[in-house]
Amino acid sequence: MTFGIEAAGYYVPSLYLEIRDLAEKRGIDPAKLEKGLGLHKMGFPDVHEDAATFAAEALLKLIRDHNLNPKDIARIYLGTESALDAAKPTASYAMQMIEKVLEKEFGERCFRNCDVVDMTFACIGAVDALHNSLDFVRANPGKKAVVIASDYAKYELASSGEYTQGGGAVALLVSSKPDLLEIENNWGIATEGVFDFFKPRRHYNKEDLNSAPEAFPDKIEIFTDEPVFDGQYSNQCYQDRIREAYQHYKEITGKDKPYEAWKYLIFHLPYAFHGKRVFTEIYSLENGLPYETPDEQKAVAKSEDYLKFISEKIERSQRASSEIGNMYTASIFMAFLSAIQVAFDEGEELAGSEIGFLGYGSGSKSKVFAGKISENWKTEAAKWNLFENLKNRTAIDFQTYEMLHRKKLESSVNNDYKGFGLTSVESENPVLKGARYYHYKD
Ligand SMILES: CC(=O)CC(=O)SCCNC(=O)CCNC(=O)[C@H](O)C(C)(C)COP(=O)(O)OP(=O)(O)OC[C@H]1O[C@@H](n2cnc3c(N)ncnc32)[C@H](O)[C@@H]1OP(=O)(O)O
Repeated sequence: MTFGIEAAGYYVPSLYLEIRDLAEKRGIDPAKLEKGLGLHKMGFPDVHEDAATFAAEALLKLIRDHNLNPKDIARIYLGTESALDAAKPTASYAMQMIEKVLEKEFGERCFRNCDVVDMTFACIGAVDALHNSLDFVRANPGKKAVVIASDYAKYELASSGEYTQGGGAVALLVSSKPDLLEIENNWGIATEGVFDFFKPRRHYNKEDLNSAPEAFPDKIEIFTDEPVFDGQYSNQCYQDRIREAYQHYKEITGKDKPYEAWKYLIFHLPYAFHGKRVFTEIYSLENGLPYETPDEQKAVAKSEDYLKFISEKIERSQRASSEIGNMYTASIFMAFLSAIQVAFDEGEELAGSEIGFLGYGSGSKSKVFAGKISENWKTEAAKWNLFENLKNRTAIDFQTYEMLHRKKLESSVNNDYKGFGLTSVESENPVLKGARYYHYKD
């Protein structure tokens, strides 16, 4: 019996900012962002959008595109690091939204017996949800699970993370009928507790608030969704973890140079060119190339062999990221959809091809695993229209972007939007304070 991904749906926010506009306003050479990091557009949520609406959109698309009966979904595990609440999972918000929309067809509370939860480990939380859900379907081969990766990657204005912002969601149907990707059960894993990128909770009692500036004299804000991070150190942690997890994968599979058998290498992409920039170390180790000094590292990155390797095995997976930006937990899955969509659009045959995945989550952990593209993959890819849909977003100017970022816009940019939207956050009723209310517009 085989297990893996049966189907996939996705959602990207309806707005975007041209990266050139950001570069100009921040005094950054646009060539650095475009040619150095591979950034072109930055996906940005409208006023009514958040990680819960992204998740609900991706799940509804998955259900509609595949005529799924929601009662056949035994669990929904959602990976996110943009949770809207510290107790009530974002998955339960998405589930509530979908139940309302499907009420006419499937009756009240169609997810009544569904196991719903969030999983958090920075950007690798959805890989964890996938790993866990694969174990679940292996133990219960007749059941189906859904994994959703949903995030809004927001950084402080004018920080080095600002130009990597993005967001969106990918939903995967996991089952014993892997029409898209059959996943093998070998997981190379590496973990180390570090502070490369994190979102410390900043909750104060009322009395403490008065003394907060003294106790925390620096820039610590209350209720922020922006991370504390050290960019170059996070790059190093990423590189170290994927090297260790790849080594572990080799040990448990006994495979020599596994990357050579992979048609595509799919990375967690905090920005489009990250995977190809950091893989030089593993590539050098595997091929006995010197990699000690910065000159040696540059020589590998610029070598003809490595450039050919990138264009054959990595480039296709970068294309969606260049148009969207970081999607945190969803980035690795969007990179996968990107590579498959390009192959589909260009008429390539992928059935039977092996794909390698290198996930990373700050804090930190990496998982390396592999899968095989299924015979039916084209039927799946034909439903996505990924690059067409990316063309249908609305461009915003820099001023609107800053207003949205600072949460100063009163109403949505796309006020006549269709789909899920946040309508209000409870502020009056003391036993519901902070509850978020959503609706669906046909
Ligand atoms: C957050 C997560 O999602 C989890 C993770 O993956 S952690 C690892 C990633 N970390 C992050 O994303 C944290 C937030 N981001 C950041 O802090 C920063 O954006 C970053 C650290 C990722 C990048 O830092 P940076 O200082 O902007 O870029 P830098 O590392 O110097 O690279 C710039 C590249 O542009 C190139 N470049 C610069 N100017 C250029 C120009 N005019 N023309 C062409 N290329 C240019 C540089 O040569 C360099 O490329 P190479 O090293 O490949 O040659």
